[in-house]
Amino acid sequence: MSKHTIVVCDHIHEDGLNILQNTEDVNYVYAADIDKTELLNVIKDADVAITRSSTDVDEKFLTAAVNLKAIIRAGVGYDNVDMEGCSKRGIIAMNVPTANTIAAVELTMAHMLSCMRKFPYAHNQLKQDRIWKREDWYGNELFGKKLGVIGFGNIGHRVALRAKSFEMEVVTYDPYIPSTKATDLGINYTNNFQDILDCDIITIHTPKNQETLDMIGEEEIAKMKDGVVLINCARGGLYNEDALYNNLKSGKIAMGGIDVFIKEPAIDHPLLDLPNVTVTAHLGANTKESQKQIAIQAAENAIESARGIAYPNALNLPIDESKIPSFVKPYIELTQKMAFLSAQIDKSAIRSISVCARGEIAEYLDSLNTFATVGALTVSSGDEVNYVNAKFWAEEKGITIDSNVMANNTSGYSNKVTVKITTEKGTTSISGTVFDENVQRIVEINDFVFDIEPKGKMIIMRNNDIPGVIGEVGRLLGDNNINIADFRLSRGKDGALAVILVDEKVCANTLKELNSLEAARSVSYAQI
Ligand SMILES: NC(=O)c1ccc[n+]([C@@H]2O[C@H](COP(=O)([O-])OP(=O)(O)OC[C@H]3O[C@@H](n4cnc5c(N)ncnc54)[C@H](O)[C@@H]3O)[C@@H](O)[C@H]2O)c1
Ligand SMILES: O=C(O)[C@H](O)COP(=O)(O)O
Repeated sequence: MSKHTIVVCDHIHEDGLNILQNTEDVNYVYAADIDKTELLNVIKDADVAITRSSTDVDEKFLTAAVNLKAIIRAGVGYDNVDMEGCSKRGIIAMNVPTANTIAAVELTMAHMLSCMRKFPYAHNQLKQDRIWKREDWYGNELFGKKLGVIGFGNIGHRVALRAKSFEMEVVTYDPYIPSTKATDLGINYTNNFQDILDCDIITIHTPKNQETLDMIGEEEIAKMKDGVVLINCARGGLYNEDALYNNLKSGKIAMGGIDVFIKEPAIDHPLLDLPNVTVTAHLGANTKESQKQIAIQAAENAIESARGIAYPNALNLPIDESKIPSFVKPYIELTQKMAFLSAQIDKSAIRSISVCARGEIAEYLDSLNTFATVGALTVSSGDEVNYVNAKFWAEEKGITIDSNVMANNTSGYSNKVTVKITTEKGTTSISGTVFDENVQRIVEINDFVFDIEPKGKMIIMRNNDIPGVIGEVGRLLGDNNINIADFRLSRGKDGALAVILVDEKVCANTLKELNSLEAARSVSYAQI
């Protein structure tokens, strides 16, 4: 039995490790305790890798991971995964998006309470210094304070709900949700960022990306109340770290509750020297409950993706399969086959791939286009091309890709897809449709009408429409021990096109002989 190698790059709960260890077709490698430079050596054998925030999936990692097909980020944030790098290589990246939500929510509440009551400092005074000085520790209450929640997703909305149970007034800013998602829960919604800056406490729960990096900097802090409290249990850098440090030092920000840093581990970070910061070492997801769930899901998803069965929570697929209705799937398959066939007819460097569709199917042109690109590129690049990297490969090869809705339809088919591929040798256009839900048919090749199942070995011969062609072709193939399974001929104004289905692969010499027949204009062999 061939085994799939799954490399675990960071610490995950033992329940996940046990699943990997007890799966017969998995060769499981535990690499969480090795140096990240040594990991580059281990990762070269991985079919699938499981990582957390301690492993950067960057250019170095991806260059080393020559066999990698999928990567599971055992957590939510994937800002340390080079998504474009994965896509270019056809690696499917997935995360485990909800298993640590509660853990992160509760740590946020802990930081909030900790900041208000200066909990760690009061704790240290008694425990470490053995001083009983109650007058040093007059804190503040959450009750009645205004909380601003930036990002109202899985974590943000639950933080807001918990804050409400502390009888806080809560307002959220998240331009990517309908306002009713908040207002239905009794949370105020704003699209004016100043409403957030006016709050007593601000907490952020967005992903880290170009838009959210440094979302709160000197300018925003200057607009806040004196004595504001800032919480960050999402990602280092969402609050500009220099601005955060300067304003905590000056007292403009009364307290900061910080779980995450731009550079981790953050053992020498200047924020650690300040007396008004409560810190944790990126522990947002660190509850036993959450880690157990994440590890189990990560292990199961790793196995499924290694087997090529499913890619749960995939982040870089150009197509969301769950949104594709079942009637579209055979068209997608057919489009890939037609492109594969087209690219074999005028086999040479591809210049352009164009998809044109009519009927309801035209709504799915983007998906059809992706699969046409896969089909066309597979001729020269084999299995290395998949629907994750096809677009990048085409770009790299300078291939133009376009798609459009068919303006008029004289064919009578309610749904029809045409794939046109131009190579250095010429242009081939193939059209197809689907009958009875899943009966795929090629109905045109270069304007010649056909009814062919897109399957098997075939000779495509463009010829002059003169007597005796079928006989001559039959004799020649017979002489070469090639059995004809079916012979389809379509006649047009300028000659004819024959599609000859054969049982055996046709070699270059036989094609040459066919090409030298008097009636032959061009002959190619293809296989679907
Ligand atoms: N400290 C930890 O250990 C820990 C644990 C879990 C998650 N996280 C971090 O928390 C982040 C949020 O997690 P989640 O599960 O709530 O994710 P989520 O995707 O459910 O929610 C993110 C929300 O942010 C919103 N958003 C995006 N851009 C925004 C912008 N410019 N302004 C305002 N809102 C914006 C989105 O619309 C979404 O509603 C993750 O991306 C991750 O980085 C940290
Ligand atoms: O994005 C996340 O899920 C959290 O930051 C947790 O990261 P971790 O898996 O490294 O704890």
